[in-house]
Amino acid sequence: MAPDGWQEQAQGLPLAAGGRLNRSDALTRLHHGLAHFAVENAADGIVWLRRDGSHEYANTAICRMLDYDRDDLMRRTVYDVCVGFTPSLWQEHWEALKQAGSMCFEAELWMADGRTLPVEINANFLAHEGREFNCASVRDITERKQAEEALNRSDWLLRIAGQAANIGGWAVDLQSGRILWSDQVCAIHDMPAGTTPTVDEGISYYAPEWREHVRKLFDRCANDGTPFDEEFELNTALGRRIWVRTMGEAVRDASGTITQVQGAFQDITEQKDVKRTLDQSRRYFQELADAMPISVWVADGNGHLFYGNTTLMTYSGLNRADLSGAGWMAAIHPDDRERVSRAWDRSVRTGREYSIEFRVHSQYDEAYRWHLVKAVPVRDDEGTIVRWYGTATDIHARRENEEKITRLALYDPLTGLPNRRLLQDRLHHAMSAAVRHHSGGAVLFLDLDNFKNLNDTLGHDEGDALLGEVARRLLACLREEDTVARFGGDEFVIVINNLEQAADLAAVQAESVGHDILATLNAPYQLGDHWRHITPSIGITLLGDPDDTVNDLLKRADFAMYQAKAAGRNTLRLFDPDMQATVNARIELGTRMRAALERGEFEPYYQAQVNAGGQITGAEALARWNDPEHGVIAPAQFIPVAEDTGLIIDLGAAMLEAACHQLARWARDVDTATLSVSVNISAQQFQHPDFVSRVQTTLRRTGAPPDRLNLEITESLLLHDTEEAIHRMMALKRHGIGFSLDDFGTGYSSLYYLKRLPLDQIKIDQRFVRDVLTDPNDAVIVRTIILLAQSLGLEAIAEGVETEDIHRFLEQTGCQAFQGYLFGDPQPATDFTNALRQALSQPAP
Ligand SMILES: Nc1nc2c(ncn2[C@@H]2O[C@@H]3COP(=O)(O)O[C@H]4[C@@H](O)[C@H](n5cnc6c(=O)[nH]c(N)nc65)O[C@@H]4COP(=O)(O)O[C@H]3[C@H]2O)c(=O)[nH]1
Repeated sequence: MAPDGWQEQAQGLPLAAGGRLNRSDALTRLHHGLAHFAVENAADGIVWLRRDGSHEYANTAICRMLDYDRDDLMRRTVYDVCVGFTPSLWQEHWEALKQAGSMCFEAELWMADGRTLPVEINANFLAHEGREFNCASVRDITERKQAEEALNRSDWLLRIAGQAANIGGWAVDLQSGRILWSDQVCAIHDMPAGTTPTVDEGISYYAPEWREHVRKLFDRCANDGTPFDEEFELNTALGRRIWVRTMGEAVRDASGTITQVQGAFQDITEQKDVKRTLDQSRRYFQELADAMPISVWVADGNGHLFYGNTTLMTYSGLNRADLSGAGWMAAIHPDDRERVSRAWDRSVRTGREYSIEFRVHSQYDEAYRWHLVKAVPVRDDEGTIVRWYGTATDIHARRENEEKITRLALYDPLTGLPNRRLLQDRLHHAMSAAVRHHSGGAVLFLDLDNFKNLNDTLGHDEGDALLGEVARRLLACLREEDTVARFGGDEFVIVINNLEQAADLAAVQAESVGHDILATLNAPYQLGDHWRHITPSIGITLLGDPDDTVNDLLKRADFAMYQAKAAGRNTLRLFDPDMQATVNARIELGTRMRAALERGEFEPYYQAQVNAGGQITGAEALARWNDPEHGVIAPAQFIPVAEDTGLIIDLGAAMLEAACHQLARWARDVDTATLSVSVNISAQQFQHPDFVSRVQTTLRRTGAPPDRLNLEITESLLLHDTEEAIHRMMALKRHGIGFSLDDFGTGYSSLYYLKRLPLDQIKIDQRFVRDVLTDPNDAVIVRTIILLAQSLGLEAIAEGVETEDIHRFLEQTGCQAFQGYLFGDPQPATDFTNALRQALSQPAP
């Protein structure tokens, strides 16, 4: 059955429209109608074109294809529709078509909106009743073109990729035994494109040592289909030695028979070089890092360790797995871990360099050693930290040295106890802690009784051993939070913390500790083969007054210690208000003395010294304070305070100056020209660095004759630095100045020193002189001293000679010089001179 509407549609068919069909023949009409219907509704576009390029007919499909309505299209020519056709070209095309009858070609047509459409045109030449037509069917080939384009593009990409990666394909037809190489494979072999070598030829390119292996791989693949993918060295046709990667697999036909072996082939020389360089630098880094004597490590941007060199791993005994997480913490001293972890987290968070010292466990000696650990961040282009490079350097020796230096600076080398400096610091802390914690505390000042005597008798080694043992016993008596320090030679200071805040309770506690110490130190000491005995005197003062200074406390404890000594030794005394009153009085006296010194209220009195013939040979200058309020004050009251406050240096200088002036005056007078003057020199004054030059300057300024100046020194002055003392004495001795050793017999002079000192005179202390007639011991001592002086070629002078009987005894014993009330009291210079003149003017009895 014919479709509906075919009759109307048949009217538009060119031939029907031409009216040349046999209208009477219905069947023919039917055929025509159907043909027209088919043409009109064909999927392809159909156009009939005349020789002049105009349209005879255009079906619906072509109108839809080009987006024209039919009338519009019919009005247009082939030049308007077909891209590239000009009238002359069209004529050429027409003639060619006429000649060929039909042609198939691709073209582009203009669409109504100006776009172009790729089409395939099937043109047929039709001549009918004297008219000629180009009947063309037009097919939209957009999709095909796009597919072709995509194919071309991927083909191109594949080629480019192949070239870039230097990779190509190959296939061996097992039948022919020839290899088909892709162009890229040919190029890799330095062979022209299209080369198809035999399998043997192909294998012959491989380096000789690889050929057998390649052959085996190929044969196995060809025989049982085992694929391969390996790297080989190969010599190209131009003799280049390169590295290639050859991959092969078997291809089977429908029956499963292997017909072909094919694969890919890649020049990997460059990768190999890069890899070799990379491997090499990795190896260099590894070797370098492992050869370094310091530990080297690397962490990621989050601070997780992932690499440690051999030094680190073997030193710490860690393994690689320990590095991740916080495993490495195990190698750090437990006391340092928190500090280390906090610092590392901070660095990772802030990106700031890491530098810290801590102790790392060494598996060699199972000990912790100090390390300086540093790390620097490495950032990417965006500034994000991607890695941390770290080092750990063993600084144990340095730390030990530092500790040693600290120990030397703050600890006493003999006993290992804190020294005076550290004590002051500890005491300061104890004072603040007591205020802060509302607690009490105490300072104990301990001095060993007669230690110097023992030290001189036993020798210094035993003395040192004794001090060491005392230190150990003291430590054993105290708690860890307390401090025992060596304050000086045989002086120790103990700071006790955390006592009751109430003073009376704290005093009881401190005294209890003091008694423990007394008992402990009283136990005999075994030194070498001998048992020795020594006792301490202890002074105690309490912490608690916020206005106290460290010095106040030490002075109070020291003062109390002297009270303990005065009370008979081997006992303790607590500093009490009466002592405070004495201390206050001494402080006040010090202040007054300072002012008095500035006002020149000190004056030397002179006490005569006579020889065996009773003639006055000189005088000792003895300081007096002419206090306008209290009258003349004797040295016993102010010399100890002057020693305590350091004023003794200025006072001594003033006395020396005055005595030298007097000496110069006497030297100018014939009656007194031969007089000498003895001046007392305190230890502090003597030890002053400028002492020698000050004496010389004083002599120069005053014009006093040096050979008439006699300096009286005490043994305490020699205890500090005997060699230096001898050196200074020698220096002054060279100027003619004489030396007298005062209070001889009361100290601990060793005969060894006595022999070496440039002395002229030994002064026999008045304590022996006083009872020389009643105390046989004193008599023996005095005799011994006189003998000793004689044997050393020194003059012995007895002081404190009050009676004729004593004078006679001394004379008979061999003493040649005397001083004492028997010959005159200390007097002001004028009185002394007047008395001397008067004595001279009187006729001899
Ligand atoms: N019982 C008794 N005593 C007698 C007799 N004859 C003299 N004296 C006293 O004995 C002391 C002798 O002086 P010293 O042993 O050097 O002892 C001196 C000396 O160590 C010290 N001193 C005095 N002036 C100075 C000075 O300018 N510088 C220093 N560093 N010390 C001084 O003060 C000490 C005491 O001096 P002074 O009170 O003047 O006491 C003097 C003197 O007055 C006597 O027959 N019987």
